[in-house]
Amino acid sequence: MYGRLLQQAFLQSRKYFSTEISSKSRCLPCEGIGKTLEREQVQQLLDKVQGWKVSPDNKQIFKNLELPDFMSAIRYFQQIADVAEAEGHHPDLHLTGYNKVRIDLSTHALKGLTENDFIMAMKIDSLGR
Ligand SMILES: C[C@H](O)[C@H](O)[C@H]1CNC2=NC(N)=NC(=O)C2=N1
Repeated sequence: MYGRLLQQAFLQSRKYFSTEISSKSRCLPCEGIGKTLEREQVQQLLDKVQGWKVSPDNKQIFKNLELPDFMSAIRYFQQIADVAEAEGHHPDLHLTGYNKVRIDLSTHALKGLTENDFIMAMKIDSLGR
């Protein structure tokens, strides 16, 4: 009786505390994810990535970086593109002022944030810079 209740509570908590993901996790097909992350979940996951911020509407996360020069930024975009293609989950990439980069992540299929966005953020963080 109590074992079953505890198991149910654990399964429920796993649904709400998506803190198990890491840079080694794989993105799921976006269409199958179902629902976007709540503000509290986003705040928890922001602690696991470096330098990312959430938009006021809780629909995307973004990171700003300054690279040494234009070609460094282009090479960085290529690295990100390779990861995005491998994961089937793609950021918006902005390059302005020859070396200023902004990376935006959101799950387009659900018009909001999912764990895929944080998995990608962790993978991008692990590229360095
Ligand atoms: C069919 C294809 O896998 C889907 O359109 C993928 C492509 N890349 C994607 N990238 C992002 N950020 N969100 C999506 O919903 C998404 N969907």
